[in-house]
Amino acid sequence: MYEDWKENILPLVYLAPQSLNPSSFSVKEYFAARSLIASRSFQIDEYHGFGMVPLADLFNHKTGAEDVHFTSVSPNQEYEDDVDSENGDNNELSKISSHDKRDSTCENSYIHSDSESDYSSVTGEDPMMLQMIMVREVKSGDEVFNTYGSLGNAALLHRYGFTEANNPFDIVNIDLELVLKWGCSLFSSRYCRARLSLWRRINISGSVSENSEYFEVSSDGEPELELLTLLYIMLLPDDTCHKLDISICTADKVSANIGMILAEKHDITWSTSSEISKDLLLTEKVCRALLALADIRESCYGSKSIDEDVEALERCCMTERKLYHSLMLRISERRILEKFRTYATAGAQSQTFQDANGTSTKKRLKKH
Ligand SMILES: C[S@@+](CC[C@H](N)C(=O)[O-])C[C@H]1O[C@@H](n2cnc3c(N)ncnc32)[C@H](O)[C@@H]1O
Repeated sequence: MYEDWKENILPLVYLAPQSLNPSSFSVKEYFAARSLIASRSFQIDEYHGFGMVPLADLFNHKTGAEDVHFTSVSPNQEYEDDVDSENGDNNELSKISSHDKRDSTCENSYIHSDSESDYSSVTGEDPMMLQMIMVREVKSGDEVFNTYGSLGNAALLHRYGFTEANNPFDIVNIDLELVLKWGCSLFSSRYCRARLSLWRRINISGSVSENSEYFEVSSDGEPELELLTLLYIMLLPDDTCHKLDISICTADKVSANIGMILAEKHDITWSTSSEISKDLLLTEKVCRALLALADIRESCYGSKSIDEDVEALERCCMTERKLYHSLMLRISERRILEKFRTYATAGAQSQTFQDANGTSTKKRLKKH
């Protein structure tokens, strides 16, 4: 952003120092203007990129309880496409293009309802239009809300500058770097790198990008499967790890390999249509690793306890917006970390119980 300012704004101020007051065009002013626009602009489509959409940016956000809903419609279309997506972000109006059931390659812009608009006149395709539909009764004088998507507090704060109490889409991220910090407290960094590389080659769900740098913990404290797999691999004995390494080199379906190791260990049947269940990965050692990770993640908040944060939030008045929302984010993340600890403790206790009773877990690999 600083580079953008230097490249695009600074030369303007040099060119016309008499008419442009430099203090109104400082980096600080530029950042403020950019965040105002970024929190109100919409991605229209690939052709037009981002743009302001008159009236569509009128509404404040409410999670899961919108009063007004945005829908895309073509004048010649009998059905309507929802602009939002289940896990998405309402700022992506381009979703209407990819949702177009007639032609998935169509990239009309309904914002330009004028048939002479640049793009549709070039392509000859129907312009699309945005409809804002009231989906709830709103009493006269009450605020009308839209939803910007299923966003956690960190995303809401980062993109729009506010948070919501009790946000069900809240998550906590655990950076890969923190996992490696934990790993290096027990093993050599060479060992950690080798295990990490093995984990990257397994890529259980197929959905984790090679460059994924963090893991999500959902609002109920449950970690992503990929984090459990990484910890499981980090903690595998050398001989099992070697076996896994060799089988990856030879197998067709890479994700089958850890499943086969789990199946062998737990005396259960593995088939190619099976899915790895989180329960199988929750060994006592993995659960202890989760608890250690919770401590490392918690230390990112400094020396103040969560109770002190809650007290500070109670004392904080709404005029101190930045303080209020940053405290809200800290508290909601720390509450998720508490649930994450409960999840790990329950997993460890269930393992201890099974070991004490000499029972096999007999947990099934899930069918697709
Ligand atoms: C698209 S605008 C919504 C209309 C807005 N009130 C405005 O100032 O233009 C988005 C901005 O409104 C504010 N906003 C939206 N929903 C909010 C909410 N639930 N709580 C607090 N601020 C909110 C945030 O500052 C956000 O960046």
